[in-house]
Amino acid sequence: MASMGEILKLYTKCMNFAAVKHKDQRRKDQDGTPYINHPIGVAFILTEEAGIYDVPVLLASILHDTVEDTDTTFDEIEQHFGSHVRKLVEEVTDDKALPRDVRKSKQVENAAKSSYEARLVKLADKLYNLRDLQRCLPVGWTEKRREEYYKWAKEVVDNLRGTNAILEGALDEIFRSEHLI
Ligand SMILES: Nc1nc2c(ncn2[C@@H]2O[C@H](COP(=O)(O)OP(=O)(O)O)[C@@H](OP(=O)(O)OP(=O)(O)O)[C@H]2O)c(=O)[nH]1
Ligand SMILES: [Mn+2]
Repeated sequence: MASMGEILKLYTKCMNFAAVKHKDQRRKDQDGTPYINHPIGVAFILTEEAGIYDVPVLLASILHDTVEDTDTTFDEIEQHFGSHVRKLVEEVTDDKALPRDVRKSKQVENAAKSSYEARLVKLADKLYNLRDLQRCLPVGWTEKRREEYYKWAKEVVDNLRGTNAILEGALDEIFRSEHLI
């Protein structure tokens, strides 16, 4: 069993790893918010709102966009955080080499096949991004694109249901406010 010190050490190493990897990346909002706010915010949704304290899930939530959006490799994730965390990050990583429409439909399909732990990360990721969309429209997005994102996100979430009532309840509140349910 890992001690509290060992867990805090690994968790802090993970936050530092993600911060370094995302250092030049910004969110798509007008203010150019640092990208790292997103993975940290996803982990914060899991602890603060969903009461999830599972260490591999929290590490995977912080790392969830490093391979997709930076030069990070799955081997590097495994080397620093072990094979379990690697597997979870693999489950939540889209292949950016694919065209967006293929990536988006694969995400709907893959949601249905994912593990319980990966589902938690996916639900919290969608919740963060949908709240962000309610806060402001990303630069260059039209209202129509925002609407399409909500509809697509609901298809993904519908394939993740039965995982966590708090996260699904918070997502449903957004879908209701967008008249999708
Ligand atoms: N709402 C919002 N999203 C932003 C912002 N800045 C960056 N993003 C990211 O943009 C992605 C959603 O935009 P899309 O156009 O649908 O996706 P794409 O960048 O992968 O093509 C999300 O990626 P993701 O986390 O990998 O999730 P996913 O939606 O791709 O599953 C989200 O984190 C922002 O200011 N607002
Ligand atoms: Mn994300």
